[in-house]
This record gives sequence, structure tokens and C-alpha cells, in this order.
Amino acid sequence: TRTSRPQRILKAVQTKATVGDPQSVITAIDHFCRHREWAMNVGDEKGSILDSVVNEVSPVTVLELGTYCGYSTVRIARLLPPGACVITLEFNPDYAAIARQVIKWSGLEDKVQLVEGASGDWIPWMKEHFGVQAFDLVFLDHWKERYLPDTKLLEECGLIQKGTVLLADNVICPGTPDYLEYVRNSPHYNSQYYRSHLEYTKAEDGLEKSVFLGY
Ligand SMILES: CNc1ncnc2c1ncn2[C@@H]1O[C@H](/C=C/CNC(=O)c2cc(-c3ccc(F)cc3)cc(O)c2O)[C@@H](O)[C@H]1O
Ligand SMILES: [Mg+2]
Repeated sequence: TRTSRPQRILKAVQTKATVGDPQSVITAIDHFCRHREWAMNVGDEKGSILDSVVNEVSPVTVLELGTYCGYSTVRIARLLPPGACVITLEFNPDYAAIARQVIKWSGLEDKVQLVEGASGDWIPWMKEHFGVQAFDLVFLDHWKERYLPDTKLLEECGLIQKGTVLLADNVICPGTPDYLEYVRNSPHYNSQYYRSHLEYTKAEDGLEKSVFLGY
């Protein structure tokens, strides 16, 4: 049977990127998705904004919701200092298997904890299972209608504390209206929109950065 798009993305990495060189993995995926087949990676343009937020926050613990092929996982992990790590949740076993290989090819497996499972099931266990106090940065890029419920769950579980930064992809396209309304109107968040474009296209999209101000 035909290969899947994630399998073709992995093949592009394995043929075009250099083992242990995260930037070459990023470049290989972006080239493949721009010139061969579009895929829902955050991409190079929004990816540069993600990079700048990671550098600004210099997080010790990062949570990523929705690994897909691991493109943004690699973007984040390559910027983390020794001792820092990104926990990334992915509930599709086929995507998780591809992402593990992309992360391994980039040489960043020591900075990544890929958890195969649903955000709703795993968030309540983060403290107990991973010894996480609170996340310094959360990157939301999973099902768009899950952004708000998972943010509320993170709050309830005490995983969002004063200074925690939420960075959400696709707030315009496909759009996350209920999440945007929440973070922009809540007195507990200071929110700002980074205007950009939908990955590999000219359509508008952007990232919303929301800093938790405490209760
Ligand atoms: C609900 N809890 C969950 N827990 C763990 N993993 C979850 C998950 N929900 C989804 N996932 C996983 O995240 C990924 C899903 C991402 C959903 N993203 C999108 O739909 C998306 C879609 C577009 C898009 C934009 C325009 C268009 F015409 C078509 C698509 C662009 C993006 O950047 C996107 O992120 C998959 O790997 C899925 O298995
Ligand atoms: Mg996205």
C-alpha cells in the first residue's frame, strides 16, 4: 500500500538531513513540504517566531501538545540548554513512531520525552509521573477545539503558574476562537498576537503568546 505522508517526510529527512544536525532536519522538512507535499508543521516562518519565544523564555520544562512528525519538537529542543527538556504528547501511534525517528535523526533524544497518549489523559499525571512542578512554556498545536479545555485542565492541575507562557499555533487558520476569546479576555493572562502566515502558504495565520500573571 501507499506510504503515508509522515513516512514520506521521514524519508526526506533520512535522505537529505545529516544525523545529529537539527537544522538540517528542519531544512529538509521545510523543503519537502514547500516543494513536494504540504504538511501541517508549524513551518519556517512561524517557526522563527517559535524560536524567538523559546530563546526569550529560556525554559527548563516545555510541554508540546501534538507532536505530529516532530518538526516543532526539534525546533524547540535544539534551543534548550543541558538539563532542560520538552515533553511532547502524541496520541496517534503511527505519527509517534515517525516523530521518534525524526527526533533521533536530529540527535536530540536526550532533550525530548515523547509520550504516546492523549493530552486529557496525561496532563493530570504530569506532576506525579514526570516530577514537573509547572511548565515554563506550553506549545499548543493539537486539535484546535482542545486548546481551551486543555488549558483549563493545565490550570486545574497547577501546571500553569505565574510567568508560564502559552504559545498557540493556528489561532487564525484553522482558528481557535474560543481559546483566543478566553486568553484575550482573562485578567490572568497577558496575551499578544504574532501575525504570520499559514505554513508554506500566503494565507494569514499567527501565533498567540499568553503569559500567565498568577491568580
Ligand atoms: C486531543 N488530545 C491530543 N492528545 C495528543 N495528541 C493529539 C491530540 N489531539 C491531536 N493530537 C495530535 O496532534 C496532531 C494534530 C494537529 C492538528 N493540527 C491541525 O489540524 C492543523 C491544521 C492546519 C491546516 C490549516 C489549513 C488547512 F487548509 C488545513 C490544515 C494547520 C496546522 O498548523 C495545524 O496544526 C496530530 O499528530 C494528532 O494525532
Ligand atoms: Mg499547527
